[in-house]
Amino acid sequence: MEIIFGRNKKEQLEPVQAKVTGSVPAWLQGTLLRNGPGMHTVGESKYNHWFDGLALLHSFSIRDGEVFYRSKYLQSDTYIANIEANRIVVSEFGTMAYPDPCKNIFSKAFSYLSHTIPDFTDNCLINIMKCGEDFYATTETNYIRKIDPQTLETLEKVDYRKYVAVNLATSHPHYDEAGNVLNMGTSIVDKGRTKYVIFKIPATVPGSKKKGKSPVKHAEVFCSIPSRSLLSPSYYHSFGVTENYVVFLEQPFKLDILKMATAYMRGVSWASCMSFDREDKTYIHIINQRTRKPVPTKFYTDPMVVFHHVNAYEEDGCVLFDVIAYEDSSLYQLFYLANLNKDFEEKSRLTSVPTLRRFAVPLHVDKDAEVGSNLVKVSSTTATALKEKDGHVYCQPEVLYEGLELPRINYAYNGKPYRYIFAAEVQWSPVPTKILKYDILTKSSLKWSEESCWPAEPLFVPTPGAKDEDDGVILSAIVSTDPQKLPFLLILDAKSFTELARASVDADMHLDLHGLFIPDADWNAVKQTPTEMQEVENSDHPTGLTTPELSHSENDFTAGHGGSSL
Ligand SMILES: CC1=C(/C=C/C(C)=C/C=C/C(C)=C/C=O)C(C)(C)CCC1
Ligand SMILES: [Fe+2]
Repeated sequence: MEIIFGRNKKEQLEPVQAKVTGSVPAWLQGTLLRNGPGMHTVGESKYNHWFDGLALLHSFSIRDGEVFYRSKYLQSDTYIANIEANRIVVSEFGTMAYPDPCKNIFSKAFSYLSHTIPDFTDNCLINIMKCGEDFYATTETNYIRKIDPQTLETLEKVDYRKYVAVNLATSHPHYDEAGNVLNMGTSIVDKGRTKYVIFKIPATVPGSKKKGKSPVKHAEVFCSIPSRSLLSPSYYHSFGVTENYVVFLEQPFKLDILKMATAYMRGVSWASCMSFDREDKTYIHIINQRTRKPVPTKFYTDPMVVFHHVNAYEEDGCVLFDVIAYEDSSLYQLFYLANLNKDFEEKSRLTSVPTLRRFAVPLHVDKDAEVGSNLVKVSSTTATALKEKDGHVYCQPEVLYEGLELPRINYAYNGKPYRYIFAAEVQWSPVPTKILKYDILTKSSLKWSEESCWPAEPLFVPTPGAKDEDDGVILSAIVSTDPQKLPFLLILDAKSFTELARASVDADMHLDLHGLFIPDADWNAVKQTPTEMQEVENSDHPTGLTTPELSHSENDFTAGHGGSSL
């Protein structure tokens, strides 16, 4: 599988026109902007893990039925330092690297002194985040890189630590209807006070039209949750929000801070400082957005590993939340490039299939309820929450579907009751082979697949004026294991899951991770006068998401993993 995973991809700097077959809906005008690892070898040196690869941004610009593709390596400090040295000099998730080739123990110990609090990578390869008018490439460290979504140029490097005390932050922020960003990070430097920090980045700041007024500079701590263990905080990749709550899973997949502090000297990767404790529990924190405090009841469930939250909402006094869960952390193990080679099919078997689990957490625990009784009174789910002697509540999920990852929903339904999940189907191998539409109500599914095709995360874009939750299209960039077959952008009708069009691109496309769709109205909103903007708003997007004082660029785009009122 070298062709898909390990091989360095060539960037496509000049936009190339795709060959469109079928017909692209006339209303679909905008840019699909995505991110993922594209280069795993620099000079003679190779990264160990697929998540280490240098960020390759790519975009599909869709206008009047035509599609143009381009891609560009993120010009991060990491990328530049590696290319200049012609070898890997910055450490990534699965690869520890050294700026100078001198490996003797004294120089190692000396460098160690300045690396106790490690300066993490700015190789932002996971997702794209929108903050006000700005777009950022993101990873899970304290750095994000501003990018130009049209030209894919790399702009400023932003250090979250300047504004909020986090050393790590997720790549899956949430957005409210006004475009304000809600994200979570972990503060690990201060051992005595290891904590999870929820922070907010406003969509607009006073005088933001003036240069240099970046919304990130106005990031504020929303609340923080002390880590259960000061030296081993949980690792998490996303979190959930409902209209009034934040859902955070403190899972027994943990980072060992002491191991991290000595990793550089020991010559081991960050990944080796993470471990899954199958004897431990998964704690469910439900944070009230009004009081900014966690609901005091201790909710927990069995040990599990979750990367992606799908959605969450409130129903009949409960917070219901859906996640893709694993029995262990073997997913990260599988993405070592050594496992993604020729014998891939045999070697890369997941030890647990990613399953869609629905949890129900009762917001008010009746003091008089009997020990052992189920506190969930929601008829739509079989998930339970059992009251225990000590007042703790043990939650057991309803398993909805087995074998899916990279979930997306209609973003307008984030934090609200919803019905459809779009995802990549994955069974025992971590590689997606089908695109899936799962109907939570009927528990039925629709699928798209094609010989030798590997689909990327399927992104939902609503039809302007959409009435039904699934009125819209699914966009997925497809790469092929067949060298004769060009990669293409697939456009499916989200209702029927039939193919509307495909745009084949004669370029070296990579298998990516996450991204977003920027409707053309966004570009126009930046250029237009407020009156023109209002007209666009009225004509193009009567989704009920807009408020008169907000421009499109602040509230209407299709991002990942939801958002609600904060
Ligand atoms: C560099 C670095 C990290 C990078 C993590 C990455 C890059 C994770 C990617 C996860 C993905 C892509 C998951 C998909 O489901 C850590 C562990 C936060 C610790 C500190 C340094
Ligand atoms: Fe992710």
